[in-house]
Amino acid sequence: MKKNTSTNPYNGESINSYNRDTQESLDIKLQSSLSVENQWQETSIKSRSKLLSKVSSLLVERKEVYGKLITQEMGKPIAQSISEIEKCAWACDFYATNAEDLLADELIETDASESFISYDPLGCILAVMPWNYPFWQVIRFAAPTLTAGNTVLLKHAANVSGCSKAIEQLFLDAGYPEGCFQSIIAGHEEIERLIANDHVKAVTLTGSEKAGKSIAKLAGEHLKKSVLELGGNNACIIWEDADLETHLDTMVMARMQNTGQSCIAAKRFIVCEDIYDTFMEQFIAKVKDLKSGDPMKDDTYIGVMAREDLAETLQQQINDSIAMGAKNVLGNERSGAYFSPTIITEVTPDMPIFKEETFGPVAAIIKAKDRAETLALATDSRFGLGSMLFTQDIDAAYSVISNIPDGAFFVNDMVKSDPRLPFGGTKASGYGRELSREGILEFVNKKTVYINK
Ligand SMILES: O=CCCCC(=O)O
Repeated sequence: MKKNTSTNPYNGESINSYNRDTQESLDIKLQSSLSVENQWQETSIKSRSKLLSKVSSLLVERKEVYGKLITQEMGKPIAQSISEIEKCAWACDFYATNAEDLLADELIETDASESFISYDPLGCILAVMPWNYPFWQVIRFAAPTLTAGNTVLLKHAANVSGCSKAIEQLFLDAGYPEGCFQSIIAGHEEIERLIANDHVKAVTLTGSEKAGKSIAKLAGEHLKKSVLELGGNNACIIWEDADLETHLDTMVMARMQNTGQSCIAAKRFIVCEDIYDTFMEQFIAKVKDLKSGDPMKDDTYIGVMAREDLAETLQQQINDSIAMGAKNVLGNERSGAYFSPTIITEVTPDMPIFKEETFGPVAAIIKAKDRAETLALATDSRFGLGSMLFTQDIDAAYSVISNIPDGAFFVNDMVKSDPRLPFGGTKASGYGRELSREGILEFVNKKTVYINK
């Protein structure tokens, strides 16, 4: 029997191994999802919301246990793992409180005696999820999707199979009926078969551009809806009047959170030349101060990357950029899966660390002559997840909103997700939205009802 093995990237120890699903076991899971479908759809939104509140309390109760599991499987520093679980509880609370309103019939006045939109569940939704926020990425999709009356099959990244199983158990412990939320341990072939299966109605993926294209193609072949949340290459634009004293910590966190392994991290710092030297001096000092170490220790901020090969890829992108003229001012040291916080300057648009997504603790710094050039450089990207701008000139910030072609634009803050706001990208960062009202309406049939009495 094929197995997925979870290995701690910090010390190389094997944590556990998990049997891969076979064709037979997947058929049983599909059958289980099919059997519960009607009952689940007929359960009121209020009752489904109550179950979600229970998930939230269990998350809070078990945050240390789940946090430890995340840290063991993918190397995230423990304090950040626990925050991840708290954020999951927040998203569950948000939907538990608001789902009834968000899914209520929407009356529209027309020539009919009565016309409205009703939001009906689609059925079984397949989710393909990544390892970087192993609980959050799943919960932010599953909380609204289940509460809308769908069932879920989760195919998680192989290195976080323990988290995948723990999330399945969490829903069962909260009282969800068997078959509502199931974890599958599978590879690409099984995903292909599941997308082709009539019972699976739609698919969502958070992951790489390559994986997104492959899932979108399969979903398209079978005329199934897909939502894709892919990579990002967010610009952090720093105008000459930015308040560094107030925002420098945020700028550092924007890049170094989760050891740099976040789609919405600030990857390219585009800095007006009038503030460049001051910014660099303070930014380097702050990044030097970040504490690297054992991810299980409370005061560690930079852990290890989730796998050694990811650290190698990052190093290659940096070294190729250095060979093209970029300057290494800090870090760029690797040891196994550890990559030291790194700052690279004199980065130009033709270099890998400008053009490609860098998934690790490296800040690419670009000096711009003025505000107009910062915007031109920021929008010179195939990706469109988000941009952030630091300035005290709020009128000017409003005036450039329409110049930013991304899914998010944050002024004087880092791009971050919030259950109350939509989250998603444009261009090579994918399509569709998670969270907020937009997220819960992704996997529903928006049915027009037209009644003449
Ligand atoms: O890779 C994407 C990370 C999203 C993290 C977040 O929602 O905060």
